Amino acid sequence: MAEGKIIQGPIIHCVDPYSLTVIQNGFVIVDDEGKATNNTRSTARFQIAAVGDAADLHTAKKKFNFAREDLITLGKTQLLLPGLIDTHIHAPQYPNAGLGYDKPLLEWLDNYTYKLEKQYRDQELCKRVFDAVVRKTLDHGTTTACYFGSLFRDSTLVLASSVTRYGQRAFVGKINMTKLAPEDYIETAEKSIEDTLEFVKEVKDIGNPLIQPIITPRFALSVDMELMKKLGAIAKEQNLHIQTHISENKDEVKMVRELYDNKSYADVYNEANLLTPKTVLAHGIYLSEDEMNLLSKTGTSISHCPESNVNLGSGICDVRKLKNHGITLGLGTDVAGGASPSIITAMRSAISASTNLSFADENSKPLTYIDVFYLATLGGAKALALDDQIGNFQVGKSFDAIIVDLDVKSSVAPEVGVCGR
Ligand SMILES: Nc1nc2[nH]cnc2c(=O)[nH]1
Ligand SMILES: [Zn+2]
Repeated sequence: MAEGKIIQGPIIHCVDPYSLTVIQNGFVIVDDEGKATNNTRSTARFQIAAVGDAADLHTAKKKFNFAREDLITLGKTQLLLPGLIDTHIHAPQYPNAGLGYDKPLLEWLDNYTYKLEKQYRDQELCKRVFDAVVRKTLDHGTTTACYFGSLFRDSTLVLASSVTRYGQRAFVGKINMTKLAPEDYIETAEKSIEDTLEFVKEVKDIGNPLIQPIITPRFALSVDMELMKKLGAIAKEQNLHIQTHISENKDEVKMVRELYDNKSYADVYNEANLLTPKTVLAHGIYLSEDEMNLLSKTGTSISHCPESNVNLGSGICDVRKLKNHGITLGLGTDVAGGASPSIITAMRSAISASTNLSFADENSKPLTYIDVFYLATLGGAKALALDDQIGNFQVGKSFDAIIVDLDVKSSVAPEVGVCGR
């Protein structure tokens, strides 16, 4: 007979986009084997069997009749939230977090980023840094991350091992890059395809249902149309997710136009069949009306990375405008463009950036704490096309959750006892 667990206490999640559901004293029943609940949503263990108000717990429990069930009762200062989702983070850049913000994007890449990333031929460095990134993001409540690895296949495979070791859910991508970087940190187009195919196979062979390979052309300036088209075809054939950057910096946008017959950034990716419902693009600050409509039409998502946008002097992304065009959005730390590996910090930065926008434009309304909570949970899940599995406590999804304790000693927030809350 199946076994389960019950978590009882305050529950906060988004049942619907951009709105908050709070159950003051609630419960979640988790089916440990994922068998008793007989749903088709997910084949994973630890499925959500029931959610509700504690007053209805007795009735709900009887329905499942578990042979054994562990009861976890949250303390007075604890809250149950969905696991946080980082839709855009560069694992190899972690040692540079907080460094080198004196230069805009293209110079930052040349002066700091490529110099660091090319060191990941060293497998020892890979293991040390990737273990640290995964542990650190988990410590900050990121149960799902969408990672850029490095150019190197074996190095990026080490990242997949670290993710497996610590039990995070993740997309892991080997970067494709044939130009605009140092000679010893680019690859030929042939090698790029060969290594990508091999990498995809190797990640699948790990057999970890929490990890998926993701097609990762760095950005339109790092590759050419022919290679992008081949990558788009691989993604289509193997039904893979895609990640890259778009419209982050004005000089970058200008260079893309110059390089691709005056086409818009989004048109370039669209021509290569890279815009799909499984594609997440980081930034999207300078998108035109037509580009936003194209992203919406193709179901392409944007990862909003507010801290990075300030650190690299890129600009402020108008999240409401993207949302109003029907674009799905999640949040990204974009480490090391962003200094913090925390999605909670990204939530604060998103509010801060949108508030700054509203100072300059009285018609612009800042994002609310509900908006950013949504972006960090269900929005992120939708942006990564994982919302059939995670993002909230809907019955049938995987139980992917964090407990936030408001009275942790090392917290930056005042201790509950001190404030009498
Ligand atoms: N923020 C950021 N933007 C990019 N565009 C191309 N590569 C990068 C990168 O590593 N970080
Ligand atoms: Zn990035």
